[in-house]
Amino acid sequence: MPGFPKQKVTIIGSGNWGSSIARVCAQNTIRHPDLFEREVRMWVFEEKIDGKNLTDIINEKHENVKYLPGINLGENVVAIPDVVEAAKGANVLVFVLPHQFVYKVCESLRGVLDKDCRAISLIKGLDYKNNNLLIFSEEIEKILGINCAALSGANIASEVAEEQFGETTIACRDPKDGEIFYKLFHTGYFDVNVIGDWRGLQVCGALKNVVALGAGICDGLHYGNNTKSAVIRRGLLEMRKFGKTFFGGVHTETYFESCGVADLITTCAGGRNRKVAAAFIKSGKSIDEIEKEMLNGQKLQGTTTSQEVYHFLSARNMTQEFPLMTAIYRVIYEHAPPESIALDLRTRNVKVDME
Ligand SMILES: NC(=O)C1=CN([C@@H]2O[C@H](COP(=O)(O)OP(=O)(O)OC[C@H]3O[C@@H](n4cnc5c(N)ncnc54)[C@H](O)[C@@H]3O)[C@@H](O)[C@H]2O)C=CC1
Ligand SMILES: O=C(CO)COP(=O)(O)O
Repeated sequence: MPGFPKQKVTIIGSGNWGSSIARVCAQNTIRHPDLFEREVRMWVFEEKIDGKNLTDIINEKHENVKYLPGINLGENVVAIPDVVEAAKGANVLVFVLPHQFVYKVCESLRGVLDKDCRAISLIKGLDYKNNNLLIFSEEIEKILGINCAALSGANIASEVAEEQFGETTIACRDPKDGEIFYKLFHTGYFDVNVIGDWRGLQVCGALKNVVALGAGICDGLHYGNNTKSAVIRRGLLEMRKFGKTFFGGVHTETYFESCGVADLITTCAGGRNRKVAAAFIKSGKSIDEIEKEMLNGQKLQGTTTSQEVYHFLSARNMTQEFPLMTAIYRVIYEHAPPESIALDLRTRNVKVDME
């Protein structure tokens, strides 16, 4: 863009999705040399793998052997263990880390960033503070004093890394930001649509993980496809009701974007939340134990979100109005019989205003 400084991109996070999206960005900084600096910096929460720093391994092999094994990230992705060093001088920050760690990381970036820096949040979760649920892009804006857009979609990280075709949704207020983010993320296999409803997009991204736990419970019980579809449909209705009841400016159309129904379908079919919930039903162990056993350091988001949503609804005396979200929480955390997930659906339906 004429008169526009070349954008330096930093990825804040380097898990399964963080690594996969760093690869997408690294392809696009090469594709658009007029707009972006070639190098993509990636902040890595440092850990040792067989006695070696993960950052050193990534920089030597161009592969995140722990969180995205077998995938070349690109020689222009540079792993950095210090988050301040990684973010200093960046024009674009891509936040992509499990939602429970975001606040602490943002705090360490306070006062460090350039004024013209803009951010985008790929986090799927809501910020739970003082029994309130807040939108992450808005919290990042408040803490860091910069604009923050959001990206969410039906995007299983390993499939994007294998360049299988899929879609995603970006939501932002400022059309100029939308143009930059489109160029940073869109590829022939990763199809971006830009919309304005950043709240609806992030409510979908958080709540579909809870519904996916419900789909996993169905699978753990060996229920058929009809029951699982009922859970998914009721889940979608509760996602919409939750967005419209508690957050201003949420549009129904957003639920038809990749960030809505498509992400719900992909996560209920092939996501980690579904897989771990199914194993949990069969195991007799706690969900945290199963998560540790199955995910090798990757983090579930649906479990924490389920707790947060339940406590948020309880404080408002509204659990009855979200019977599926409530049943999922009780099965996972209060030893309710797993079958109650379908029983509750027979007797209680969510009331939604038709438009
Ligand atoms: N994996 C996927 O297929 C997708 C994930 N997402 C979302 O992207 C976000 C990030 O997920 P992933 O990249 O998959 O992460 P992940 O599930 O692979 O999480 C592990 C990451 O957390 C880091 N970590 C561990 N302890 C930490 C700490 N105390 N402080 C900071 N970081 C710490 C690890 O180093 C690692 O990078 C989540 O909100 C997730 O829902 C969105 C789309 C797809
Ligand atoms: O968000 C995802 C796909 O879009 C991944 O979901 P899981 O965290 O359940 O794997």
